Amino acid sequence: MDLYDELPQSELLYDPAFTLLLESCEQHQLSVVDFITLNARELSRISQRSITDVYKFQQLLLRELHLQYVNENQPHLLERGSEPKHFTTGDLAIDDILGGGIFTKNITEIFGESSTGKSQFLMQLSLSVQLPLKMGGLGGKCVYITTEGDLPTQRIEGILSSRSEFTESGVSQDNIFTVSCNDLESQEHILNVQLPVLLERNNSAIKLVIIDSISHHMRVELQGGSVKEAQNNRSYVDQTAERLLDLANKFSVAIVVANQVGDKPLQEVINPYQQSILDYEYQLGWLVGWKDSSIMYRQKQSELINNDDILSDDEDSILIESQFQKFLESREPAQPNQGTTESNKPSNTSVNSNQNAKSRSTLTIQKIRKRNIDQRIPNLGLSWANHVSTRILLKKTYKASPLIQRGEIKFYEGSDVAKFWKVKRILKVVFSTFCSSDEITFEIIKRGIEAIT
Ligand SMILES: Nc1ncnc2c1ncn2[C@@H]1O[C@H](COP(=O)(O)OP(=O)(O)OP(=O)(O)O)[C@@H](O)[C@H]1O
Repeated sequence: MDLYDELPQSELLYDPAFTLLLESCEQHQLSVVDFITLNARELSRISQRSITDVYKFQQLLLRELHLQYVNENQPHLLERGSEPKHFTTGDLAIDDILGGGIFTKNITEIFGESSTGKSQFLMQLSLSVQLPLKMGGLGGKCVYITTEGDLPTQRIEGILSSRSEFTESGVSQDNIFTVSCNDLESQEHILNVQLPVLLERNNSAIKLVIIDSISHHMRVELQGGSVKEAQNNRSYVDQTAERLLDLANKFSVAIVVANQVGDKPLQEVINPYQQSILDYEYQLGWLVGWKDSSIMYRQKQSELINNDDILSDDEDSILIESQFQKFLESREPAQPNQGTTESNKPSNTSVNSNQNAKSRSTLTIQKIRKRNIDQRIPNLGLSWANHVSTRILLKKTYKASPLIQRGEIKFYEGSDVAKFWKVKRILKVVFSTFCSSDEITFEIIKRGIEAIT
């Protein structure tokens, strides 16, 4: 029977009194529409179940349909005192740039490439929400839905045990409900059926719902296809977001999701003057947190004489390049065009050093010449983004290592160019209802995510 498709939250699905009737309906291909259009006698004849059972089921079903499609669609006044509340991320500087922290009754999205710290951030939130009100938490429990394997409880334990403010306030993994879904169908069932029931049963104790990640199954199962399919997919994403927002409002919970990224390859702009600033393509860069230089490059590339200059916002590349050139010059033989003779041949150490230097030169120059153009965008597109109130980008870039900054390249003996670079992690608020766009650098340590101020 198609009861689950039509009314996924129906209590009749799980009522043992109707298990046999539902099985008969399935067997005799009776649908919800049949229960609306046929009378109980006819239904009883087709399903071969007692008329009393059929009549009872039919009345309950009609009442549920009425509630869903008639009553719930009536306009209603907002309840008083229903403003969103916020809780700490566990780091005051990050709270500050988020306008106070993470907000209930809203969807917050954290997106970024692999290994940028999305899961680490989410795990930290699953603990910080439990802190008491006076410490910036909501004293609430958390539901953690994973789509890529089980919850990494050891990593959560690592954060928990290294923060005394957590352990001394009774923050515990016991307050985290966790469930993992392996495909889109189980994700749907969890979001549409299990989650609302869990929120209802826990009577306001749950304050945070995490989904890591919302796009993992969707991007695989909702890919491409015809225009019609693409339209259906957009509408599916829209409905999913709408339902999550309803839950966030109804149960006063914060919904925080991770979203993965896909590619938006660079397309040549033939005539930048024909672009309207209202075009989605034109505005995309701001919606997805690209650097200003990338946005300008993408929009105006045909106009620029030396295209790459605009992307040279990477001063550290220039610093490394100049230091490396000086280093190479200091090592070059006096007459590089002449063949090396036995008499002027440098010592073995120097030869190796020169060879290393040359191999380093090639590697480094490749790296430095690479001007970065942002081309990653979060999955799920505009219909999803319209429901998100705070979008946070986590990204990993590189800056000159202390070796370069201290001008000590001459002491470096190896040939690994990675030693010239140091990871720099950035948390960027791309847009938010609660604060203006801003960014901050952070590090991932055992305690979790901490801003570098
Ligand atoms: N205890 C720790 N100390 C330092 N760094 C850590 C620690 N635990 C994890 N990391 C770092 O965190 C990063 C992984 O973060 P995380 O798993 O949150 O990424 P992600 O954005 O969720 O990636 P994916 O999309 O692949 O799941 C790795 O670079 C790892 O080195």
